[in-house]
Parts: sequence; structure tokens; C-alpha cells
Amino acid sequence: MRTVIVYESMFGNTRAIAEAIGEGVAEHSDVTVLNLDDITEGALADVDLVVAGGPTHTFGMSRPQTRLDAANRQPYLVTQRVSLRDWLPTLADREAVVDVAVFCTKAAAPRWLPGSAAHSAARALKHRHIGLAAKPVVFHVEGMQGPLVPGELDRARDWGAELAHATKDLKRRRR
Ligand SMILES: Cc1cc2nc3c(=O)[nH]c(=O)nc-3n(C[C@H](O)[C@H](O)[C@H](O)COP(=O)(O)O)c2cc1C
Repeated sequence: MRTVIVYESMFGNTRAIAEAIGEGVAEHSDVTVLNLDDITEGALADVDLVVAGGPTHTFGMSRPQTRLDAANRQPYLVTQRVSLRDWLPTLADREAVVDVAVFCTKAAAPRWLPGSAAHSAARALKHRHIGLAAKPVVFHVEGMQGPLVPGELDRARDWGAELAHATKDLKRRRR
């Protein structure tokens, strides 16, 4: 089985979560973790599971203006060119069926802050008739720029392992 994890990240928190998910996935699958900036044409060839994530900006996925806001907070952004919002629709262009799961990071406080990039991503995929292999998952950062809330990397590792195990099982039963 082959899994590709792609992420958009401004300050590095979503990248750290993506890498931890990758460690968990690796227990059951070959895995590549990629910054959306580094995606090449063939990156998703023969892939069974795509896990995609990004930071929550203004209640959903990032937009050009929110990325500018992020750049004003920190000059060097981890992902500079390709956003999750722009990239997700390309999954609908693929001929082969692929399982997709989405995740995001968002601020832990204030607790009432609604919305998440993962749920926005899930809606965008549903709109294009792409179902999800798992419910969207949200990981929390302290403040606007992180760090991650303690325990989130472990949770990401566990989720990755669970997801890859379930996908592998499903694949076996589909055969
Ligand atoms: C412009 C901007 C808008 C944000 N809006 C929200 C928001 O609506 N809700 C939220 O929970 N966090 C919000 N955040 C916090 C981000 O979710 C946080 O910076 C992100 O999870 C960090 O991940 P990264 O290091 O991978 O960029 C916002 C951050 C920025 C820079």
C-alpha cells in the first residue's frame, strides 16, 4: 500500500503534524510526506491513500489575504506557493479512485472560535463528489503561531496508524 501525506503550513505546526501522521502511517504503508509546494506531476501515481492538511485561517482554509497576514507575522513561510484550497480540487481530476482523509491545525483558544480548515476541506471534497476515508481531524496549537499543544504529535501518530490500518483492511476486502 502507498500513502502520500500533503500539507500546507505557515509556521511549521501543520508540517510537524503531517510528519507525525507519516510516522504512524509507516507502521502499515509506504509513505511520502510532501509540502504542497513540492508536489510534482507523478507524486500521486499508484497511491492508495491521500492525507491532506493545512492551517485554519479565518474559520476555514487559507486564502491569499490570510497568507499575507501570516507572512507579516513571520517572513519565511513553510508553504509559499500552493494552498490546500487550490490543490484539493485537482484530486477530482484523477481517474483512479483514491481514499482521502483530511486534517488541520487551529488555535486551541479561544475555545469558541468556530470553523476549521479540515471541515472546510471535507465540504470542498464532498462538493466534488469525493468521499472521505475518515472524519476530518483537528489538531491544536497554542496561540496563533504555535507551538503545538502537548500530546498532539502522539495523537497524530496514533491517527496515522489507525487510518493506514483501516485503509489497508478495506483494500484487502475490496479485492
Ligand atoms: C491569518 C490567520 C488567521 C487565523 N484564523 C484562525 C481561525 O479562524 N481559527 C483558529 O482556530 N485559528 C486561526 N489561526 C491560527 C492558525 O490556525 C495557526 O496559525 C495554525 O494552526 C498554525 O499552523 P502552521 O504553523 O502550520 O501555519 C489563524 C492564523 C492566521 C495566521
